[in-house]
Amino acid sequence: MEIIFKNPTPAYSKLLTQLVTDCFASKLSAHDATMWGPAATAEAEIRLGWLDFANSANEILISAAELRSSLNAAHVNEIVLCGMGGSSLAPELISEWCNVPFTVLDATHPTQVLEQTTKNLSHTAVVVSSKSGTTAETRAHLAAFEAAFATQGIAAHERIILITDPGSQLEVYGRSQGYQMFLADPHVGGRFSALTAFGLVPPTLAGAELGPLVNDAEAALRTCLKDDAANPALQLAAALLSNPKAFIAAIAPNSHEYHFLGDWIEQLVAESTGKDGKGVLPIAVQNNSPEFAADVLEHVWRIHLPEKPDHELAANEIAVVGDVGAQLVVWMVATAAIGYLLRLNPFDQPDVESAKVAARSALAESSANSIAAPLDAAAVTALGAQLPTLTANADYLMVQVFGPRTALSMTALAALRNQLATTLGIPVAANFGPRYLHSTGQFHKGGRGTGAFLQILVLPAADCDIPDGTGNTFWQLVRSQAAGDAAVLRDKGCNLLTVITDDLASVAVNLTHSNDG
Ligand SMILES: O=P(O)(O)OC[C@H]1O[C@](O)(CO)[C@@H](O)[C@@H]1O
Repeated sequence: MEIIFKNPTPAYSKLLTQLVTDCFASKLSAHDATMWGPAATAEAEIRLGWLDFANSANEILISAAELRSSLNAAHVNEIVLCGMGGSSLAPELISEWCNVPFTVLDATHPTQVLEQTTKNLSHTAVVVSSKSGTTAETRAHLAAFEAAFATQGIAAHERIILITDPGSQLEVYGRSQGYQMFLADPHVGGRFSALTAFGLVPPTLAGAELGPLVNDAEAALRTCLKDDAANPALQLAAALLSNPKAFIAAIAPNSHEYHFLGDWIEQLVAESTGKDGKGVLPIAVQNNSPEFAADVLEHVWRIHLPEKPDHELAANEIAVVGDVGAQLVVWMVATAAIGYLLRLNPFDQPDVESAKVAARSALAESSANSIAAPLDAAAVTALGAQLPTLTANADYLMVQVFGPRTALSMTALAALRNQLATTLGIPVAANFGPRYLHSTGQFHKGGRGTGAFLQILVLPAADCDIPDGTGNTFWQLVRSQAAGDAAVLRDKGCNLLTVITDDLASVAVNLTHSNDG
């Protein structure tokens, strides 16, 4: 594990020295919950269990491998994971890295829900992951899969596997239904749960052998818990904060295997540090993105994630070099160190709740709302023409697509993101809703407050009920989540435009048409 950082500045050396002389790493190792200040101590006391992942990882891997054998013996070998934020981002990354087939459902768009629940489920097991056991999206997915299994004549208790914290509502419900269950360590928060049951069980069920990853993570942790200027986690935290103007980290994978590492880092760092008007916002991009090609933007770091050092770095570049197990550890320790240096609580997410409350009230009213028609090409182009004004005083633009997250739409969104970053000359974050609400959403509402927002709602061809007795549909849920987040962002004084479409690819073209010059 190595951090490569060109021309360390005096500010960097000062921060690194502070972390070493304050014994941040050994205090973290000793689970000292007082380090983030009195307001954070109670939360930190129940959030440092991730440092002890090595005590339980082997047992988790053995139980998951046993379940995998019994599923495979019953010809069940397709794994779908339902979970939001920390409950799906790490297993998605780990499965991709291990190259095992794996599907994540962290969208509530009816098109995507219908695609997953109406396909032949004869060989499918569904893992439903939620620490709290109350996350609305995940509970809606569980209800949808229960109904789908019933429709296809498959016994749900043979196919539904829960991962949750002991004592959660989901545990109680799961017991009543006879579902198979993994109980996780309740002293670990969602975004720090990569090396607990949440990160390890789903990829193992899908066929991954994670012993080597856990060993690499253990070795990295030993290095990251030393009060030493050579500690890569301390170096990473000091580097990221060494330029007080640079709060955006454009993160690019150097290999296909690390495709989802940037997405995982987005949640970890943005949700942990984006509060009290402070924070670091990671933006997962490709390394051919304008943020990496453009002239130096003084508020943007360019972060590379190679497994081995692979090129000479420029002034505002940082390479975080290591295998995936080490990457998970170094980013978690660095995030805790950033919280320490910024004097904030890295273990809470106060502003995620405000959007949830607004979404709930929008949902209560949604049955009365009519569904808006898609905008035509000219109207989309006219909205696109407003983007330079919308972003004139913003440090970044965030594009939030409330549509299905498919290979095609991910490509369309990446192209739109690149085009907007080029034409507007600012960094552009992009993600799907409600996925981003559980990732960078905290930063946008609680962080620096200097973003501008573009919401794109993709109308579904068909809606579907959430079969949980509420009478709501998935499209109502999606629209309410978009409306709730828009209301909170506007309340915070942020500029926001909403586009309604039935075709993301064409909207992407028409939006940037007027900005081409
Ligand atoms: O695992 P849960 O409780 O469903 O939560 C999912 C995600 O929602 C959040 O609580 C808030 O976004 C995240 O911290 C978490 O990873």
